[in-house]
Amino acid sequence: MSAEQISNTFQKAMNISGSPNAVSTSPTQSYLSQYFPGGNQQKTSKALKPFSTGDIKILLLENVNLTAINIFKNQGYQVEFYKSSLPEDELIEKIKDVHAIGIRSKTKLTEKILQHAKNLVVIGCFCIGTNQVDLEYAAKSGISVFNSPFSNSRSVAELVIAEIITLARQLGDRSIELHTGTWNKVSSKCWEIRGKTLGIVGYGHIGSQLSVLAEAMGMNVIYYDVVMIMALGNSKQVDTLDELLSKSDFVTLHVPATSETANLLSAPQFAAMKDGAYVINASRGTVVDIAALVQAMKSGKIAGAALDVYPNEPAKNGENLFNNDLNSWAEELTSLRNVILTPHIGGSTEEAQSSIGVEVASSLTKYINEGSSIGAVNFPEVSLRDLDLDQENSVRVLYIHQNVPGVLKTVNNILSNHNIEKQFTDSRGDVAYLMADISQVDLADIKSLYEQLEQTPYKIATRLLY
Ligand SMILES: NC(=O)c1ccc[n+]([C@@H]2O[C@H](COP(=O)([O-])OP(=O)(O)OC[C@H]3O[C@@H](n4cnc5c(N)ncnc54)[C@H](O)[C@@H]3O)[C@@H](O)[C@H]2O)c1
Ligand SMILES: O=C(O)[C@H](O)COP(=O)(O)O
Repeated sequence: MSAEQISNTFQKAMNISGSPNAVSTSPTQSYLSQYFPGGNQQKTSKALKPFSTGDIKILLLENVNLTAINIFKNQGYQVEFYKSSLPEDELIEKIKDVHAIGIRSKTKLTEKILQHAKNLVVIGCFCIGTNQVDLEYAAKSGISVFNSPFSNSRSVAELVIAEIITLARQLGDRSIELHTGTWNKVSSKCWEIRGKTLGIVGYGHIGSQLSVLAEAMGMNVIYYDVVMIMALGNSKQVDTLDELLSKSDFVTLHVPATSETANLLSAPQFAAMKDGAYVINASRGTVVDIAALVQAMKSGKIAGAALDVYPNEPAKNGENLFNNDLNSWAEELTSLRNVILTPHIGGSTEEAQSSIGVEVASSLTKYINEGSSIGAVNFPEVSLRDLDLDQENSVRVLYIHQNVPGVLKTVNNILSNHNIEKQFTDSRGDVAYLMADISQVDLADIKSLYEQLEQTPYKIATRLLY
C-alpha cells in the first residue's frame, strides 16, 4: 500500500467516524487500521488498541540519514531522532514505548534490552552488519530485523583501494611528518601496487567489488571464502586461508563478525604471511587480534596496516577510542609507523547513507503497513499482493507463531468463518509467519477475531490490518 493510499484511506475513515482509530465505523466502509497490541509475546494482555500510522512511534539513533526520516514522516509516523547511540539505561527507557527502532553498527540490541521492548515489531539496521542485534531472541519475540545488504559496499571497496596505495607509499607517515614541517623524501620500501597480489578474505558484496577495482589497477587478486564463489575478472579462489596468506602482498578482510571469524588473523596467521606484507581490516573489530598485529609490526614482519574497525568502539563522536581498558594495545599501536587508523568510516559516504536510508526505511514501512517481511534477516520472508481495500470488509491477518505442528489447523479453523482470499506461510528455524487476506469480516467482529488468534497456543504475535 502506498503512503498516498494509506493517507487517503485514513482520511476516509476520519470523515466517516471522526477518528482514524475508531473501530466501529460503518461495516460497509473498509479502511486501514491495525490491531497491534505489541509484538512481543512475552508481555501478556496489553490493552488492545487499534491505531493509525500517526500512532506509530519510531526511534532513530546514530544519525540515520534524512532520507529515512522523510519517508517515515511522510507516512505520518512519530519520529524521535538522535545523532548518537544511547547509553544502555536510556535505551531501555526509550525502547519500551516504540514500535520500530532504527540503528547503525554501535547500538547493541541484546536480549536484556529487547525484553523491555513491549511494543516493538521491527528493527532496522541502517547498515550492512546485524551482529549488534540478538537476531534469534528478536525472532522468537516476533520482532523482524531488516538491514541494507549492499548499499555501502562500493564505499568500503573504494576506501580499501585508497588504503592499499596509502600503505604502499607510506602516505600517512609523509603527511604527518610534513604537518610538522619535516621534509622526508624517500623511495625506500615505497612500492607501486601494479603487479602486486591482493588477498581478499571473504568474497561477498564488498570483497568481490574490491576485486574488480584492484584488477583495474593492475593487481593480481586471489581470495579465500568458506563457500565456492564465482571469480570475477581474472581473480582466483584459493583453498585455504594459509595459501592466501603465504601468497599475498596485501591481505584485506571482508567477513562478518561470527565465532569463526573472531581473531581470524592472530599471531600464527601473521607468521604465515609474506615478509613485509600489509594488513587491512574494514570488516569488524573482532576479526583481527590487534595485540598480535602490533607484535608482528614491531618485528618488521608486517610493513603496514589500515584499521577502520575496533573491538570496542566509542558510542559517539568526540569520545576517545583509547579510554577503554580493553584497548590495551592502543599506545603501542599509535606509536608504530605506517598505520592508518580511521573511525569506522568505511560506509560513511553521502551516497551510501542516503541509499541505505531509503532502502531500510522502505522495508520498515512495508512491514509496518503491509506485514511484508521480504528481506528480513532473522524472519520467515512472507508477502502477499496489496490488501484489496476496495473489497468490502477485508482484513489482513498477520500471525507469528512457534514453528510446531498443528498451529495452522487451529488458525484456519478460526479464519474459516470468513472467506480466505489469499494465504501464505513460511517458517525459519523456530518461528513461522502466516499472512492471510480474508474477506466478509464484519468490522464489529474484528476485536473478537483478534482475541481468538491471540488465545491460540504457540502464538507469538498477532496484527490485523484493515
Ligand atoms: N567498515 C565499514 O564501515 C563496513 C561497511 C560495510 C560492511 N562492513 C562489514 O564488512 C563485512 C563484509 O561485508 P559484505 O557486505 O561483503 O558481507 P557479505 O555477507 O556480502 O560477504 C561476506 C563473505 O564472507 C564469507 N565468510 C564468512 N565467514 C568466513 C570465514 N570464516 N572465512 C572466509 N570467508 C568467510 C561469506 O561466505 C561471504 O562470502 C561485514 O562484517 C560488514 O559488517 C564494514
Ligand atoms: O555494517 C556496516 O554497514 C558498517 O559497519 C557501517 O556501519 P555504520 O553505519 O555504523 O557506519
